[in-house]
Amino acid sequence: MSSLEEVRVEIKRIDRNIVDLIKKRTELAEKVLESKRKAGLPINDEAQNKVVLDRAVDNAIEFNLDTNPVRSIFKILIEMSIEHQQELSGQGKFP
Ligand SMILES: C=C(O[C@@H]1C=C(C(=O)O)C=C[C@H]1O)C(=O)O
Repeated sequence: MSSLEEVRVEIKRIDRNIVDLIKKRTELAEKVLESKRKAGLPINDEAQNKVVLDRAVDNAIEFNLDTNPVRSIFKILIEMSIEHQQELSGQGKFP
């Protein structure tokens, strides 16, 4: 195998792990939703969104990565979590 192919195999493995982690993160939203239901809290929590985004930026700095794309990725992850919670609670976008 050429070194290009080897690196692509490693990228493929990491990409699968990323999707696995996204799935796990999204599933945790189900537990969060249950707690929110009991406490009568809204699905979208702006204060917590800020905590998550600030933490993502801090982690990006620690790992010497460009903060803007990392922040954008986490905004998408938060949107996915909110949409998943809305679907579970019958407030999904689609009937
Ligand atoms: C998962 C939660 O629900 C929403 C999604 C969040 C996230 O994906 O990190 C953060 C806050 C909420 O808007 C939560 O409240 O913790």
